[in-house]
Amino acid sequence: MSEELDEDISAALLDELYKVVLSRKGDDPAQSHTANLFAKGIHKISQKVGEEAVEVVIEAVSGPREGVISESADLLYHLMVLWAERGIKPAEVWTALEGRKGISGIAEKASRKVK
Ligand SMILES: N=c1c2ncn([C@@H]3O[C@H](COP(=O)(O)OP(=O)(O)OP(=O)(O)O)[C@@H](O)[C@H]3O)c2ncn1[C@@H]1O[C@H](COP(=O)(O)O)[C@@H](O)[C@H]1O
Repeated sequence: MSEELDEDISAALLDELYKVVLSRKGDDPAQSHTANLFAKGIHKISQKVGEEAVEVVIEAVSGPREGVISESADLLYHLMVLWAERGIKPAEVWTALEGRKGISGIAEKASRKVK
């Protein structure tokens, strides 16, 4: 698989996940983990992001490679919920990354795709 294709899939997948997360706002908390998080509010969502970040760190220093991957996926999902709760679009984060020294065309391309 080429690096180009990898980038396309990553951007599309994160965009899709964000859309699914947003679509859960106002849904029945009993039917959806995401809706349950929204119902609990920003403090609970932020707590979950913190917990998942710690779990990534724990796996990074003492767990298997697969653990780091799995906990990273949990962290990204919960971060998307946090962005959605605070009204932040992924494209705004890509733009912030794009503006940093040393980041070139890749972030710019991903940002254009998710707008
Ligand atoms: N990517 C995820 C995802 N990653 C992790 N999780 C859930 O996040 C939870 C994290 O585990 P925890 O033990 O920390 O959760 P918990 O016991 O509920 O947390 P506490 O209240 O005890 O703190 C698990 O229940 C996981 O199933 C996710 N839940 C949903 N998604 C995505 O969101 C979409 C919509 O999901 P629903 O909102 O459930 O329909 C799904 O199709 C997925 O794409």
